[in-house]
Amino acid sequence: MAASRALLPSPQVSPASARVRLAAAVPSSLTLAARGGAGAGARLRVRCAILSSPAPVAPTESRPVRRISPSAPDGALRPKPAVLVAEKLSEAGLAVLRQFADVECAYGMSPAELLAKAAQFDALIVRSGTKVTREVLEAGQGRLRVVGRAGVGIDNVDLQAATEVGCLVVNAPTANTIAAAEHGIALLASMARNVSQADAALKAGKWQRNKYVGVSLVGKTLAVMGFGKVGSEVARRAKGLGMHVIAHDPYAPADRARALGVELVSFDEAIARADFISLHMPLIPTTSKIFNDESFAKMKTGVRIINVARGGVIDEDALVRALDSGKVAQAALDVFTVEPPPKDSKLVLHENVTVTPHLGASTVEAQEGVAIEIAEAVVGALRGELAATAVNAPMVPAEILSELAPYVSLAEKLGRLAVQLVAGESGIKGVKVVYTTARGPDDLDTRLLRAMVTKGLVEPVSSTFVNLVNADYTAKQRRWSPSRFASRTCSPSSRVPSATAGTTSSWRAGSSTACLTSPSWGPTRWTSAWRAT
Ligand SMILES: NC(=O)C1=CN([C@@H]2O[C@H](COP(=O)(O)OP(=O)(O)OC[C@H]3O[C@@H](n4cnc5c(N)ncnc54)[C@H](O)[C@@H]3O)[C@@H](O)[C@H]2O)C=CC1
Ligand SMILES: O=C(O)C(=O)COP(=O)(O)O
Repeated sequence: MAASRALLPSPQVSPASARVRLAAAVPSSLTLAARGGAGAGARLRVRCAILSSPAPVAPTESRPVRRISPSAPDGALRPKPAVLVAEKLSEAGLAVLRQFADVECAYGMSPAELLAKAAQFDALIVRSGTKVTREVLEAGQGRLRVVGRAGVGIDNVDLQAATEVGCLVVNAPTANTIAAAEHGIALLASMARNVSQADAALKAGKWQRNKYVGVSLVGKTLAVMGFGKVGSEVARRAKGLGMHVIAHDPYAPADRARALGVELVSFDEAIARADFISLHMPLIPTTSKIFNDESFAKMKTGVRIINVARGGVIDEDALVRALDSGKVAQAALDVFTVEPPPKDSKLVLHENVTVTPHLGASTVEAQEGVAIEIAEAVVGALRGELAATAVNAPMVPAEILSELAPYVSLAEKLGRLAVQLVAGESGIKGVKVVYTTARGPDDLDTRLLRAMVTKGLVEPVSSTFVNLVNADYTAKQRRWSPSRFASRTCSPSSRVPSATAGTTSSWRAGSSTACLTSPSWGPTRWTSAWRAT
């Protein structure tokens, strides 16, 4: 829809061509009117009052123009976007991509090869085996607009760098949940019954029935660490095996746990009570090596650990020590700190450890689902739509989006106008946007409009490409404190909302006022002010 097209990493527009062409002698007041699309009947007026003499603004740099939309409004033919698929993706997903883009599958590239290709593609699709580093993202800047992670974990993508360069990161968070949960259960059961060790021994000609006596699952306590999508499915299946399931997750809703008959407990309680511990949290700074000497010491002697999350949540040296001492009786690992792990890894070679080569998501069904999920997300993002699985951009509910749609381009224009009124970006010392609506504070998401104001302010006078992904970052870089972006609500019955901003003497140099009226919001007004030196 129109609103989203303007927000996401969309085809780049040259600052010069997009610049609001105002004469040096700007009228002291200007009114624009528009009729909203989605908000049928919505009326919109912009009044711009100039409080000081503006200097004309010239763009400082120009950026390459690349239009990629095959359905450009002028009907002109555009080259198709180019998508680089760096790891094996199911045919079903490739077919979705090929309908919209030129697709190159280059599996098994070296980091240097990926770096060399980054600037030749509009989108890059990876799984867990490709590191999308800052170097790659910066090399792709100006062209690479979307990174698609065909799976859940995005720890192999430098999200901060992606955000800084305005590259959207999307993932496929749901299609492999069941596969990962089933693999967790497979590892749990095969570890408890020594399946892989006994299999290897028998194939080596050894019939060792006494050596491979296992332990039962029924009645045992399983601690699920990370009660998200995979963790909940593991819990559900473990209950079916007659296990008592407890879970630790600082952010999990208690009602979800209650519904599954799972007790939510603290980290220390979970690891102290468990006979089996199954890991399902993301690898983030707070979970890195969270299973270490100290935490192993708090566990029951003889505990068994399953990891289908990320190798990095375990201090692997500490795990080897815990296995050697017998504190941990067995471990079953699908993931490793370094993948593939070194051939002489003590952990992999340990006789009490069962390993698989990161197979959690590797079922035919999951791979097909993931491929379609990521292909649709990437195509949508390339079309400029808001991605439901965006990792580094706000996800805006459809209802809010349709209400805001008519005002999105106004917000950008307001920014473009204002930057001219205050002598270009160097004249801006702060930005204040006050947005007033009858919606309640929790029901008011102004990030879209905020992003578009920032886009309008920055793009005409710099080479920076601004979109929903990097708008807040861009504002912070320019020391426009986010606290200056304020939003307020007014009573639904109020015909003339009272909130205004930028009228004090310190905010005197330039100001613009937009009055918005939306049928569902009642009168809505937002005021922006830009302070000049
Ligand atoms: N081995 C494989 O092939 C696969 C691995 N995974 C991995 O499994 C993990 C979980 O995936 P999903 O369940 O889909 O993600 P999710 O986001 O639905 O669940 C993760 C849960 O971890 C919780 N969490 C965050 N910090 C925590 C902490 N300090 N302690 C405990 N819990 C914490 C979150 O609140 C969330 O509920 C991810 O790391 C993902 O990459 C997922 C699919 C396949
Ligand atoms: O989805 C995840 O987080 C996974 O770990 C799956 O990884 P993969 O896509 O199989 O490399």
